[in-house]
Amino acid sequence: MPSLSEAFQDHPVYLHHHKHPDFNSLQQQFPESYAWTQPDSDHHHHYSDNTTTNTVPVIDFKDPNASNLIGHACKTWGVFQLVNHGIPIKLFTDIQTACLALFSLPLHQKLKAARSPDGVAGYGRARISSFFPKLMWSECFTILDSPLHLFLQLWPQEYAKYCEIVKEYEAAMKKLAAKLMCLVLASLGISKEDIKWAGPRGEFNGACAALHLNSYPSCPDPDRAMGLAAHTDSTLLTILHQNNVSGLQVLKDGEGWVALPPLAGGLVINIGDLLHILSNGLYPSVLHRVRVNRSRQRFSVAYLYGPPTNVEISPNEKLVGPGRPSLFQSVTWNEYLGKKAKHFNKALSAVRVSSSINGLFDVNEDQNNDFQVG
Ligand SMILES: O=C(O)CCC(=O)C(=O)O
Ligand SMILES: [Fe+2]
Repeated sequence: MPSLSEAFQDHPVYLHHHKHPDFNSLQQQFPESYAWTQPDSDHHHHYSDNTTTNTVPVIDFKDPNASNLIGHACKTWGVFQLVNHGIPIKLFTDIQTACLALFSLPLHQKLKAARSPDGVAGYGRARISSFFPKLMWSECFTILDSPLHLFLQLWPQEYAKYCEIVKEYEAAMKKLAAKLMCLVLASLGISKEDIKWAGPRGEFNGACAALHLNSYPSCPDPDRAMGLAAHTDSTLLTILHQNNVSGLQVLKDGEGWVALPPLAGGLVINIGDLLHILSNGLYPSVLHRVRVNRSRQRFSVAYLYGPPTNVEISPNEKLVGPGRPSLFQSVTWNEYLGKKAKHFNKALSAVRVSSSINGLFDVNEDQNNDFQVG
């Protein structure tokens, strides 16, 4: 089975050849290459945050009814915030300390751990950058497998401490993700016995995952900038921790962009493309983006969780039957990463069963890859 790192490498995306920005030196002037709208354009209107009072559900993991609540949130939003999940706060402060230490390093130091042109792990711009003509106001550090060789470059003295934090964080996320999988599947009427790789106790041991450490520096012209452009995750699910600075938004049908403000000790859980497929389209993989602000740096840590890279993912047979055709072809994560690299936000449509396209609405179908700010 290819490792996740090899799977990504098999399906490269090519970044524009801009030299990596030093955001410290961009605090005084705002380059046009980062401007997603014209000054005072009409787009500003669409671009501003939605004033909706509808908010993303907050779910208590200890609630006896958690599986139903999760099911409802997944169906209507594709995203929810989780509290009372049992992860010690110290793990969040530690990983946020690591983010601060990493992104505060001088650029020349960070570049020692720069992503190689065909690689995924390390420091650089978000991988999705290649699909957009404008640059994003963010920096990203991707961790696959062990960060040891990269952290040795960043912190020749202190690498061990940061490796340990990442290891603990990943272990905690892996456990939580397995529990979430069981609840999410249960909400669909699927048991762990229905998923071959779940293992006898639903520990999902073969799961693959990546960690994104994201930094969104303060920005002199936040209304025209974009921290991270609209995308869905190619995962089963993603578990995100954000520091206490807002910026994350999700697209809600009929509502527009809805902010997901940080909740102390809370985690954002969102459905990814593979769970959308597995649920036969019942649970939307939510489109999300990140806005920036003038005065405060935002950090987030995204745990991108998926199946073994060679396991076929297809609509579960319990969700397919008379009057409910299977909407998607079977696809491995490895193959899906190839579709994503080629079609980006239309990748889900690319794996739809062709006879199901007519007359059925795909949540991502109207999201084109073009530059769009709305
Ligand atoms: O920074 C965030 O809140 C979102 C990050 C994200 O969407 C990602 O890493 O895929
Ligand atoms: Fe994401």
